[in-house]
Amino acid sequence: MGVEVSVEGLTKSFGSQNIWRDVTLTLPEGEVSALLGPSGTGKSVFLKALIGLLHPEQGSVIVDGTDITKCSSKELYEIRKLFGVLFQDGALFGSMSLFDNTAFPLREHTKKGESEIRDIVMEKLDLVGLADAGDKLPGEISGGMRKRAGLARALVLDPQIILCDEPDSGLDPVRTAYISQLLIDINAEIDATILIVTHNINIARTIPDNIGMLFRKELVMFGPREVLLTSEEPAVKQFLSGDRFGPIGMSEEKDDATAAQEAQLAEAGVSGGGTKDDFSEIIPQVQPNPGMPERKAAARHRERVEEMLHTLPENAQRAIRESQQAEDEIREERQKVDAQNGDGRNGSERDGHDDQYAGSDANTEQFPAYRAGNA
Ligand SMILES: Nc1ncnc2c1ncn2[C@@H]1O[C@H](COP(=O)(O)OP(=O)(O)OP(=O)(O)O)[C@@H](O)[C@H]1O
Repeated sequence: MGVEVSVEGLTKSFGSQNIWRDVTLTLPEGEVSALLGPSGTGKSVFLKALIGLLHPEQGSVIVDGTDITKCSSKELYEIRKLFGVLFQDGALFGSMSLFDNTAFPLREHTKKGESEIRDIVMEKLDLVGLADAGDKLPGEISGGMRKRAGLARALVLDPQIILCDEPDSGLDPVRTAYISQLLIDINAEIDATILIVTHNINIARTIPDNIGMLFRKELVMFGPREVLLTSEEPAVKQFLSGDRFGPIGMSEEKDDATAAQEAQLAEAGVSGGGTKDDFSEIIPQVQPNPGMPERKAAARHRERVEEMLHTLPENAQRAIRESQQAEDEIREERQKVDAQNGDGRNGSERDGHDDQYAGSDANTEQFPAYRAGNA
């Protein structure tokens, strides 16, 4: 079961360089959230502040009732066990096999014996489709496999909060879709609170319940995904469409003269390179694979959103209604597939982990890339 992470008035600087200030947001328990923002806006710094690796000058980060910015190092050590972190490059030890990399947190943080460690490690490697690759070294496998190994390691202590720093970096679009699906399935299985830092617009559009964006040293917004995706905020629109024209520049903010020149170019029909996608057309959120339990957080998210709905902009309200309807339809279809497959374990009937990516022959056919361990 995930825990809520509540950030209040958080400010972080390195020397005289302020990274962000007065960041306030709550990662609701068990929900999946994404944090977007141009390069260098301090997204990775934010993740590190959440686990107490960096120390903000002001504000609080409350995890499971403890303010980790002020607690003792002993308390922090305990709180950190609630977290599983997937670092950008998987952060694997190059000289250790995937098995030993995955076992590392268990050997470091628990008194479990080697046979129990073996069971847990194999279960997690199996979950990410790497059961056959335990003896490989990180240098011998693909980037996608390293990501999944990093995820297996992030999962071994049964985290209640999972932080993922750019889970898509270095992956092709198909492997990105697999790892995104895996995160949703894991969320369905263990109800962990998840925060994904990403530049990937497809992930932002289809995976999280909530999205936030850091820009100009501040959190521009944080809330139900439809709010950001339908936002009229110029920086948000520019970021989503990946356009040169707009307030986000190559390094710092644009000056007025450059902005005026761009406006002229745009007026004359010159492209800023961005997609013309209509992001207010909400794509339904990715659902757990057939045979997986329902995401418990989905119902809680919906309840929360209902309560705040009247406070949201009208186009966000409309988008929320539409995506709720679409998701209900998809859920019904999914249940039909489960029924056809004779899988009576859907929803609350099931608990605990399962070998969704590796178990039966049917699953083997359904997730061939994972079985082959070649993604
Ligand atoms: N330990 C540190 N000491 C000094 N400056 C740091 C440190 N860590 C990060 N920074 C600075 O903080 C800023 C934000 O870095 P961060 O990596 O969090 O950005 P980001 O939004 O994650 O970027 P990207 O999307 O490119 O990964 C950068 O200017 C970086 O140089």
